[in-house]
Amino acid sequence: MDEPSAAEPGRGQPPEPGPAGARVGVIVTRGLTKRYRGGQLAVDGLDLTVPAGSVFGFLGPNGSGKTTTIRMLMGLIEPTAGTVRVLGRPMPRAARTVLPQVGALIEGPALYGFLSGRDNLLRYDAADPAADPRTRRARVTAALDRVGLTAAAGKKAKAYSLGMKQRLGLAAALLRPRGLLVLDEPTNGLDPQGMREIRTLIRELAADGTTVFLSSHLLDEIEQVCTHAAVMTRGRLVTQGPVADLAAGARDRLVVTTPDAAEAARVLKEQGVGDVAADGDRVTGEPPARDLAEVTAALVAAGVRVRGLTVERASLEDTFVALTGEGFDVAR
Ligand SMILES: Nc1ncnc2c1ncn2[C@@H]1O[C@H](COP(=O)(O)OP(=O)(O)OP(=O)(O)O)[C@@H](O)[C@H]1O
Repeated sequence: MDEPSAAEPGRGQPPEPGPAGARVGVIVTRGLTKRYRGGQLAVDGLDLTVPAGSVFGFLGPNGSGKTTTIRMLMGLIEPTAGTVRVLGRPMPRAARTVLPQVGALIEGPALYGFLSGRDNLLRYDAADPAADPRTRRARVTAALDRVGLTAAAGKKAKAYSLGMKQRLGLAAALLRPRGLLVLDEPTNGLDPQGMREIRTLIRELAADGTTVFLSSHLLDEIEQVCTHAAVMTRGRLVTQGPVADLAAGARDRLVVTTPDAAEAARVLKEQGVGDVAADGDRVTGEPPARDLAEVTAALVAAGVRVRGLTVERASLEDTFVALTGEGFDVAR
């Protein structure tokens, strides 16, 4: 762990009200590029716009440049070329004013295992020179409550599950009001229960008006929690926009399950179904414009024993695989 991962300490600057530019795009990059010293082009001409109030999923296979981008957004590394604006201000130049308004959870929370959850937060808060010590306990109590850790607040952090540790990291990021939360793979390494906890929390934070930018290599996660998404491959952005629009880019499929696949394929073609393909007991094709009841009746009339007939909705996965030509881990 090489970065302070939870709340960036405030460095003496009170949070400013977001400038007007922030309302358009909370994060805006133009031509953002990073070439590492060894010559590796990790990020290549990125034009990213994260709308205010969105839960923005930043998606891509391993090594596609997500972490490098996040490090540039947070002013942790200098771009080779291009610009970054966060909350309307240029980064890394305005880091001192911007970062106190940004809660970040990058590469897992840095916690003291021998301290309780509450004491960890008290330490984080004490590291923020802008935080009033008189209201510290109240702030910590509110943050613990926000992430559902009140009951476990007195337990040592080393006894926390990974999901609880992530929630404690989020609590640290929430000790002061934030216009933006940046979360790098927030559910990485969590069990399904832990994943659910974090996703629920992200939705709640978004409902409270915080813009959330999260990286993930889990399509499923993006579909479940994000309003918007961008997809990276090999350092380049292949698409960005509302999740609903991205998923609509891929086509639905008619799927007939039957032991009589060859005969079913013949009947479907006869019924005007395009692009018919049979694989084992699954026969698929383009969904026809006509009533599916008629298609079903035609299959049955031809003696096809139909086990199932359905239209499978195209998933975000279909869209992204089509766009990137790469497979993703799809954790279910
Ligand atoms: N400090 C570095 N020096 C040189 N090359 C690096 C450095 N950090 C990352 N890279 C390379 O840059 C590319 C992008 O890496 P990056 O970590 O940004 O991808 P990522 O999408 O976050 O991947 P992951 O999902 O595995 O974290 C990779 O080829 C990686 O090997």
